[in-house]
Amino acid sequence: MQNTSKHCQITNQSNNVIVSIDNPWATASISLFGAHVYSFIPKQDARERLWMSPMASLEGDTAIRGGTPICWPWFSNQFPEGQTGLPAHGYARSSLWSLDQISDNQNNETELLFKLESNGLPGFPYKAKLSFKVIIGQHLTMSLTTSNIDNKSFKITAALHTYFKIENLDNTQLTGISGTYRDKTRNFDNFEAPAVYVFEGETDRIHETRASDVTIVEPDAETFIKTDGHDSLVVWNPGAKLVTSIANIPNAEFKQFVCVEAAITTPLTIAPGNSHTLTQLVF
Ligand SMILES: O=P(O)(O)OC[C@H]1O[C@H](O)[C@H](O)[C@@H](O)[C@@H]1O
Repeated sequence: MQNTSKHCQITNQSNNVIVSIDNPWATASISLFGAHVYSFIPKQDARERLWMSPMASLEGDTAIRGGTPICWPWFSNQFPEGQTGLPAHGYARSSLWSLDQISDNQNNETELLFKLESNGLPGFPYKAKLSFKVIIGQHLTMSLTTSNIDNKSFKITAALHTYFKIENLDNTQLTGISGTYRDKTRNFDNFEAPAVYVFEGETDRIHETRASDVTIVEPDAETFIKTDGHDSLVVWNPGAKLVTSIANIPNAEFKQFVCVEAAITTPLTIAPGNSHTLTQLVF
């Protein structure tokens, strides 16, 4: 690993390694297990942007609940045709990645490059290289590049499944999402995105849109999200009932986060030698 950054600290934690950044723009924490960004606090307003479950494990034994899980090579349970019993959201969020490079750029932002290779996995029998570039600056920028290093084409779905920290879901709105969505809580039927996007109960929506700008609007704060390389934006909150069945989210916490995910939900074909990049930027 090449580390030329003046703003980075690396600590071992059980089967995991934690990378902490403190530069002129922001502080951030990233777990090597999952290449998982789980804290981003811009110094400009000292407000944490990412929600992290107080019950999340950083030991490198199980997927981290909160921050930005990387879903790959499939999103949710969109397993390759006819297959069952595969891990939800794929393998990337529960793999130990390697950290190839850390450096400070000319704007004093910190750039990190994480890598993972697949040489054939249950449900994904292909050779692929993943690189995940994270920039900690005024913005948090996360770019997941999938490269096909096999001699046949493969298909992926994927997501940067970010949990955003909010004060109270009851006082939170989204702007920037319109058109129809598929509702997982109602048989994947199509509905029109609400003109005033508020939250009432379990929300699990696939908005098939390439819209790039979404804002989480709260009474005293706005969080800006920009997305690229996606075909969908997924909006998820378990609501009061479903949260009771999720082991690593305290029941009372469901109003403290909303997931707005940069996603590929229509299988995307990547030909040998080609690559695709999915990006989410947060500030
Ligand atoms: O519990 P997880 O496997 O982390 O998934 C959490 C959620 O991820 C996505 O947002 C899906 O659309 C949801 O259906 C799922 O419940």
